Amino acid sequence: MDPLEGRSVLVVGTGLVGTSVGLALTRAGVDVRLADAKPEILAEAVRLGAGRAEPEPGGDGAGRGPAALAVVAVPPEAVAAVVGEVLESGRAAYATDVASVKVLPTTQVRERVTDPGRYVGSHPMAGREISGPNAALADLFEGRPWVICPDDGTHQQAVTRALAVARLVGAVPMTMTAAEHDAAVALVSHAPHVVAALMAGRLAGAPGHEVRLAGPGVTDVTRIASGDPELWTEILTANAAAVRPVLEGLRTDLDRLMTALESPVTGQPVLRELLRGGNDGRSRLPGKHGAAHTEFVTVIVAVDDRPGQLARLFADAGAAGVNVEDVRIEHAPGQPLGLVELDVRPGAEQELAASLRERGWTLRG
Ligand SMILES: NC(=O)C1=CN([C@@H]2O[C@H](COP(=O)(O)OP(=O)(O)OC[C@H]3O[C@@H](n4cnc5c(N)ncnc54)[C@H](O)[C@@H]3O)[C@@H](O)[C@H]2O)C=CC1
Ligand SMILES: O=C(O)C(=O)Cc1ccc(O)cc1
Repeated sequence: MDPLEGRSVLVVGTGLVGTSVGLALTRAGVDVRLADAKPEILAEAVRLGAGRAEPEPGGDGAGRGPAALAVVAVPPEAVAAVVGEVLESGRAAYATDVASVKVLPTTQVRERVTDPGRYVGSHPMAGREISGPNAALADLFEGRPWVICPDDGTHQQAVTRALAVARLVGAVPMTMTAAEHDAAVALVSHAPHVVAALMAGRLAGAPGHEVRLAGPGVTDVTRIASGDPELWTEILTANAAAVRPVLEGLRTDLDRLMTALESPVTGQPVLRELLRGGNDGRSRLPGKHGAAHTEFVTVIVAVDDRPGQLARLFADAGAAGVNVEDVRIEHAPGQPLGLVELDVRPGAEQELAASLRERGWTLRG
């Protein structure tokens, strides 16, 4: 049975997340109506194929009747007003949102909406550090968790429809309370964002000759610092109560580390302990598609800086019959070549290396 009953999904807010939802639902055969406060942003999402602009009320009648579900993909502080409007006006029968915090919108919807049970909060655990419809990807949610946060008053239909949307876009739905969600994302998303931003901020005023030496390590650590400061100010403000204890713990560790650095003799065991803690924490992170973490083996290939080389390398790796699990591309400093790191499952590396050598590639490492 189709939980959406063959009806439309309305996406309000056609930025990065909303347009990605629209693209994925459209690809899955769902009729998607789109709306955004900015007409030019809406037009761009339509042009990209994320759905059709929501017909004006009293228009030609195409798509008449409430959408099965509204997916509200606007900044956190705007969620409750938009959810209230789409439900009260009859634009949608039920509503969910995708905001990165859940206690704030859930509380505000309860205060403002006549029947708050028609709303269920949710959050796809996938995103990018760039915003707007042009950053959207149809497969953004593929294999990623999509948290759904019902409470005692939530109508089952709201949950069923939100679950259906999560599954249709390829995500892995999971249920928890809004408070549990906010505590979890404080640890795995919001505090990491602060750490990335503060570290990247250290680079802002640094002399050019220092920043020029930066490699993939600092780039990895600071990637998410490129996120939209307006959105992240809203996220951190809304989730301050859950983010603060994580940062308190970090401050304690940083203080211990600073003290250890003052004394080379007594300091080393503390440094070692803190660095080992980093190894332990990192090994708990899920691997690709949220699966159990797998250690991959890396095959490093030198690639000339010429058009078509990467395409040829990927074709040759494919011809070797080895599945490439992940890939990174780095430029070798001062040389007209790049280093392409191909991650494969342990045991597959010899086969891949031999096959690539046979096809004329130079391997490193
Ligand atoms: N950026 C990310 O990686 C992720 C963001 N989220 C959440 O998704 C939501 C949207 O974030 P993004 O797509 O990144 O932002 P975005 O800035 O790319 O898109 C937001 C869109 O909402 C529109 N909008 C704002 N107020 C509106 C209103 N009252 N009515 C209609 N449209 C309105 C804006 O014009 C804009 O096009 C946020 O709540 C965010 O917390 C969730 C997962 C990942
Ligand atoms: O880029 C990443 O790794 C992210 O973690 C992006 C992200 C940003 C905000 C969210 O609410 C969820 C995911």
